[in-house]
Amino acid sequence: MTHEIVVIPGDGIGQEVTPAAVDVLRALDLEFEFVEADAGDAVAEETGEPLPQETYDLAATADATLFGAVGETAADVILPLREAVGSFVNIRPAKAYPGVDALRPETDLVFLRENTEGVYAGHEDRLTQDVSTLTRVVTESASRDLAEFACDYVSDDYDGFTIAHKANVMRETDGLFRDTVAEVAEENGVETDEVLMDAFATHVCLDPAQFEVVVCPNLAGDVLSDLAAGLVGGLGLLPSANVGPERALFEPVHGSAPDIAGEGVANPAATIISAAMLLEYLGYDDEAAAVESAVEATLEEGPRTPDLGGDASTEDVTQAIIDRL
Ligand SMILES: NC(=O)C1=CN([C@@H]2O[C@H](COP(=O)(O)OP(=O)(O)OC[C@H]3O[C@@H](n4cnc5c(N)ncnc54)[C@H](O)[C@@H]3O)[C@@H](O)[C@H]2O)C=CC1
Ligand SMILES: CC(C)CC(=O)C(=O)O
Repeated sequence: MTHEIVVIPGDGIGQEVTPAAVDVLRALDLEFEFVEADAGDAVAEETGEPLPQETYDLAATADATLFGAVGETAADVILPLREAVGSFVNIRPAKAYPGVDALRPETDLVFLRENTEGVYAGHEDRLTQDVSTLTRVVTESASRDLAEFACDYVSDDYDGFTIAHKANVMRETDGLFRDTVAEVAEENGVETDEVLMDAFATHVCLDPAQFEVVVCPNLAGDVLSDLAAGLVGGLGLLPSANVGPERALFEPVHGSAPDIAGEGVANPAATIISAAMLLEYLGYDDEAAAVESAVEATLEEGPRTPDLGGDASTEDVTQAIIDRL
């Protein structure tokens, strides 16, 4: 059966790391049909529209989508695309790799981030010259969907999960989130503990090994996973999967990195590991494991891009991964 994979490279280093991941997928010789689609700052400049309807429709109907990164139009592109695939959870693994200089080499955790609401679904208003406001949205149903996914996610390999929240201040919104997630876990016989997200930021820096799976609201998941990227060696290493009931979109956690775009030195690892998550999602478990271990071997033995202290190009690293497959 042929799978249609929509590929959206986007802007900046998205144009460099996305083709690298597609080259790795092509090297596996699976029955994939790649359909490239536009989105981002460059398209917006040309057409006035950062996310063409055609791109949205392709993502909404494809078996899976691989997304690179966009620039200033990120909120106008990636949020609707997550909605197009019906994604209610953003899975963000953050782990250190042998051979990579990491602040906390013992880090190996996974964020399960709520992916539809919080401040991302909020409405901002400028009420007066002095006052602006933001309405934050939390629903029992979205918290329940995330919690049910989390219970399923931990069922084989983990004892339970940690709920990170700030319900001591946001009593209604994060209170509803925390209570709903804890209730669903209890219904499913899954153990949980909880931590205030500000305290989590300290604990994860001092002792990341105490955390395995962390379930959190949308913005907290975004910020805390970037923090975890800092513990393991940088944003070039963090992949993610936006999963919905019927389809999914895979993307590195990083953005378009204008400071290095065009130099051909972006680390492709985050996007290639995202592609491995795509393979696993489509049921190609052996191929996913092969890609992951080729990435791991390359991170350990080189070549490495400058963000990891090396001097190799994106292309060199990608070719080394393909050679190891
Ligand atoms: N999902 C998306 O498309 C996202 C887009 N953005 C957009 O990206 C643009 C730049 O945002 P920043 O805050 O600078 O975040 P960024 O993630 O693009 O870059 C932060 C830092 O990490 C480095 N970095 C990121 N990915 C790397 C890689 N693969 N290899 C080596 N180094 C890497 C960059 O060089 C930079 O120093 C903004 O316009 C922002 O809106 C930001 C986050 C997510
Ligand atoms: C700019 C944002 C919409 C992208 C981002 O950082 C995220 O939510 O993952």
